[in-house]
Amino acid sequence: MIQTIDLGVNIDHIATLRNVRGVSYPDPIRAALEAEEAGADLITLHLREDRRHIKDEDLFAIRPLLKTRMNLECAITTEMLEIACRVQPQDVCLVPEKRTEVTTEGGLDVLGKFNEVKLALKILGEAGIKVSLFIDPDRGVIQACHDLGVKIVELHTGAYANASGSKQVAELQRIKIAAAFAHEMGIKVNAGHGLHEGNVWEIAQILPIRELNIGHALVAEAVFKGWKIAIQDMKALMQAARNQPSGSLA
Ligand SMILES: CC(=O)[C@@H](O)[C@H](O)COP(=O)(O)O
Ligand SMILES: NCC(=O)COP(=O)(O)O
Repeated sequence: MIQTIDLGVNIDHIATLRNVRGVSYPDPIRAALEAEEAGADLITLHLREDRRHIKDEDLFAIRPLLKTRMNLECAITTEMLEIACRVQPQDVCLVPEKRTEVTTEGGLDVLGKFNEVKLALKILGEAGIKVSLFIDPDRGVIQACHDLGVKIVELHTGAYANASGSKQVAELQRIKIAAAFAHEMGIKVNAGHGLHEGNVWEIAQILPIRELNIGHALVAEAVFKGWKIAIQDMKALMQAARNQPSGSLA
């Protein structure tokens, strides 16, 4: 049986483009709805504490219009948990945040923030929201997720995406091993960050990975071939890779 893989379209950088001019376009609502028309399986968006791209009003406007599901990425703060409970996305992905970073640099420090994560899981779980943790592909972190009863993780693919040659092969191997271990532990495995048409194939081939969240590269491709085509091409590429799984950890 052919296994499918979901594409979560991240619309953060549509909002980055809008905000850089302080105007109302490109409109993240239009981006989300057209992404769904193009085949997105979910819409991902990150409400950063500094509101550098997505803003609170975007969340509230987009949430009731989606036909698929909303995956809200946010830091573990009282403010963000409160907003998430009001917006009621289907999914929340808890991510680490540093005010000075250009983009999300690493995964959540699940061991160091064990009690904070535990409380966030409780608050969001009681609000009926599915929670994933954005983590590095690391066995110890996955074990801590399992100990916390986490049902979904998103493996940070940034180190793989930024590497080349033998370093990239090693990063890919880390992701394969982590995905297999999480799957063995009964955890659903998603992945994302820095993925584009040139590096997504090997990640989409990893069978335990069920969903990829991709944003920046789709916005970049859209400049040249249009938003819907960029999404359709990415989906087709991911599914073609999925139809030829890598099969082993070697
Ligand atoms: C957590 C994550 O990987 C995404 O939210 C992505 O990082 C979005 O863009 P920025 O990190 O550039 O805000
Ligand atoms: N969680 C990763 C994500 O949503 C998209 O990251 P990127 O493709 O914008 O790097």
